[in-house]
Amino acid sequence: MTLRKRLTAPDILIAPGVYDGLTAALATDAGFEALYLSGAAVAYTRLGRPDIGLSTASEMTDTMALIADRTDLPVIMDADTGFGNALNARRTMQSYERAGASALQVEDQTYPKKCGHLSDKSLIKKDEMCGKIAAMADARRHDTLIIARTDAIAVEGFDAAIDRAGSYIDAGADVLFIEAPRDSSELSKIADAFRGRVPLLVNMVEGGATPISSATALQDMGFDIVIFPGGIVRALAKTAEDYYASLKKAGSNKPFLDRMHDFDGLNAAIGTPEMLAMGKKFDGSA
Ligand SMILES: C[C@](O)(C(=O)O)[C@H](CC(=O)O)C(=O)O
Repeated sequence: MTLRKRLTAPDILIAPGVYDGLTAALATDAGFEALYLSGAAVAYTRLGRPDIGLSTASEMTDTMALIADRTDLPVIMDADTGFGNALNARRTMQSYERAGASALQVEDQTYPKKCGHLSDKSLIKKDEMCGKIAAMADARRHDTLIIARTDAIAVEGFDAAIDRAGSYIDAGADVLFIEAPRDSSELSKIADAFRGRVPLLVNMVEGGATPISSATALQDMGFDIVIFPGGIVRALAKTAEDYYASLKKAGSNKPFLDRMHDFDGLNAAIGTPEMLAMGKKFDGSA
């Protein structure tokens, strides 16, 4: 089922953040219907750096291609600002589509951008953003959704964010993402302003500007997609810190064994038996 079709269903689509083949495989096996390839998660894991526009479009497309080899689920892909002007955004649509994305999220921050939950963001003009959206729509060759994100709440205020979002629909956005609403009243106002016009995406960042709500509560408010972009990295980073500290202290992996997969456990999680069986099927030995 295409992502566009799935968004006509009444229940909210939950898209967990992924950033490589392993996280894509594990999220797929957990039963999700779509994945979110988070630019923040790629910056955190591949660069060990913040989400401030350091990672490149090529790093993102490389990552997308690896993920597409590992899962058949539709992937919503973070295109940041489109990596430049409208022509760059156009090219980003072409390369992300080729890599296997089902939706591109593009935002109206200046370049380089920042995580939506950091302070001191700045925006491009509304018309420039509309041009980027139109350029991306012009470049697409498949039914790839354009998710227009505005970071205006923290910069120009709530009303300006609603105004920008309306213009982004007129420019051709398929889905709206109003970043970092600050309370449940702002969440409800967003849903009320756009319900029935285009699907709405909401972002749950642990410790970010938006209060954490359950997917069901967000669905009841009127949201259609919820992403949990960086949660997996926060979970793994905490585990990794604990693991390294334990290994350093004990000089042994024994104290941590009950908190990790053993050899067979990891192989089961990544499908080693199935891959080896497949190899036998094709190596002429069967
Ligand atoms: C959605 C987001 O753009 C991302 O890169 O995943 C980030 C998430 C994060 O920084 O945790 C965002 O700007 O909200």
